[in-house]
Amino acid sequence: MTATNNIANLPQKVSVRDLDFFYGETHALKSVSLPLYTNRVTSFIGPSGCGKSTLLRVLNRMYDLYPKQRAEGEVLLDGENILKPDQDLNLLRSRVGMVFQKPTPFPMSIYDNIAFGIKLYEKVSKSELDDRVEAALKGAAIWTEVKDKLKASGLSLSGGQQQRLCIARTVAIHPEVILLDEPCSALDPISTAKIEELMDELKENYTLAIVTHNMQQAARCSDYTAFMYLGELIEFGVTSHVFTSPEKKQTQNYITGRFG
Ligand SMILES: Nc1ncnc2c1ncn2[C@@H]1O[C@H](COP(=O)(O)OP(=O)(O)OP(=O)(O)O)[C@@H](O)[C@H]1O
Repeated sequence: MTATNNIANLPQKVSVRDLDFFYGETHALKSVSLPLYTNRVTSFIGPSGCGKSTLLRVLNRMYDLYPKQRAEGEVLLDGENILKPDQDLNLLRSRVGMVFQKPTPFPMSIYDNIAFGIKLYEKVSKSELDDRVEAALKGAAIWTEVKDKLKASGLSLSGGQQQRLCIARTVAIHPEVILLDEPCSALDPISTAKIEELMDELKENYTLAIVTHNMQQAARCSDYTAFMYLGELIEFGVTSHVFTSPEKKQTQNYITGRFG
């Protein structure tokens, strides 16, 4: 792996070290090491099947639900290895939130979509809950659109609004890291622009990682970019540098559309 230029000496919220991942016999991640810098956006790019989503799923141990899947190596969150067998998974998932490709609101009211997660993790009074719901919806830049219809179903919103509702749901439980797996792939350009603006705001308070197939999106909204190929991390660096002067031929071929 090449670490492209100007890697700042920033604090690392997450440090992935020599990570291997297996789906049964399939070796999907091969000795991957990289940081997620605190309060920065890191994008993961690479051709289909290179392991981007797998890497994200390791960061909050989503794979734990499946007995044949296993990770080896270390993923340090604030210096502590979250792959250790006695890791509290509920606690981990409250610290590392995830937003999926397809908006997945719960079939309940807009208010309850947000309140549900908060109540799962904390005991709060009704007025505090109201405040938290409002703050989360504001944080995900959807408050003005939904404030007069909080009792309406989350499913009644447009796709772009649903995705921001899902981001609000994640933000509501005050995570530290937010993982976004192709969050805009089902959205129109206007909703996509809103999510990208939102990411820029969110990074003031959170550390973000985004998987995207959209090169312009990676270039626009991330500070660091990781290029993966066939389960390996090929190049990691400052986004502007990776896109203008990649160190590796494979990276250059990919970002110029010669493969993938
Ligand atoms: N549930 C699974 N069981 C077995 N193999 C899997 C499973 N999920 C993914 N894989 C394999 O792991 C590798 C990495 O897949 P992954 O979904 O992480 O790639 P990706 O880069 O996110 O792809 P895409 O861009 O198409 O979403 C691929 O070879 C894939 O076939």
